[in-house]
Amino acid sequence: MIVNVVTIAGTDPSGGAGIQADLKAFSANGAYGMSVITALVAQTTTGVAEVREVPPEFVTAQLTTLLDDVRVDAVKIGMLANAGVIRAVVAALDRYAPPHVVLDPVMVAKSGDRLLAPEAVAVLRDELLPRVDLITPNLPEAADLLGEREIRRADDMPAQAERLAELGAKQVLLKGGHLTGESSVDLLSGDGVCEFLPGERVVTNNDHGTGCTLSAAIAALRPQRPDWPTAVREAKQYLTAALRESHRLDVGHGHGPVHHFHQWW
Ligand SMILES: Nc1ncnc2c1ncn2[C@@H]1O[C@H](COP(=O)(O)OP(=O)(O)OP(=O)(O)O)[C@@H](O)[C@H]1O
Ligand SMILES: Cc1ncc(CO)c(N)n1
Repeated sequence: MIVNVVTIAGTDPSGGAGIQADLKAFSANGAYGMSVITALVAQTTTGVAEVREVPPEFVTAQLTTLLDDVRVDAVKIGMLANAGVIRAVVAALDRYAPPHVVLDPVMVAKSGDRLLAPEAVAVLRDELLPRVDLITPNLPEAADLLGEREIRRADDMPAQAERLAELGAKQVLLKGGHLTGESSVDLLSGDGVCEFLPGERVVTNNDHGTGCTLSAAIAALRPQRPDWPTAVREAKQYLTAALRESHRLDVGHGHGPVHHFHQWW
């Protein structure tokens, strides 16, 4: 049976990040994809022009309508925009208790534009984070959640993942995409095990939506794999391949998207 996976996130008309990227990553990783939209974002490869946040009551309406009808095998949460939307998602998680919830704590776009109100960071940390199974912060997001300065060395990642786990996340995938160097290393920590996931650093300007793609691929794979480490390792391989294939795309003038491919022929 094909697994059903839902993304709760904002949009990207250029198809590189947010809902659009998530749905492509779900399909490419063997899942049936569904979506609940939290914000309409006028953005492209060059940045964000405008954001229209969906009223929290309508996020609730989308969630309850969907979850009353459809069995959901995993959830990926991305851009949440504000505290009201976060609380709508928290209420739905409490009511429906879906399995395998992945939170990408999206705060700022690659272009520097804010996608989460600064005052909502504490709500995300205190009310949502303890209710999810895996969080996937990049290094600036990890620092923001902990109220710390951003770390700059891979050696400091295990201790920081430990501090994030103390906030209530069962599994932490700390993404090292913002470190410089030959490899793009991430760290997975949970169930008392801490593992560096090495990754070849692909030289490309097409790195818009890498975080969305990774967390969506994890959510798609988790119900199809025996445990988190297996799903996360495979999702990271998928992302590296999608980055490697991105040179085949010609989309926009800024940070282009990765290529989600699933060749069936
Ligand atoms: N050039 C690259 N080559 C290989 N892997 C990369 C590269 N850039 C980022 N990654 C990987 O992509 C994933 C996302 O990392 P990053 O820290 O950039 O997340 P992010 O800032 O949340 O992404 P975004 O905001 O674009 O969605 C991580 O697994 C990271 O290691
Ligand atoms: C909707 C959305 N979510 C996440 C990101 C982060 O890349 C983005 N640019 N847009």
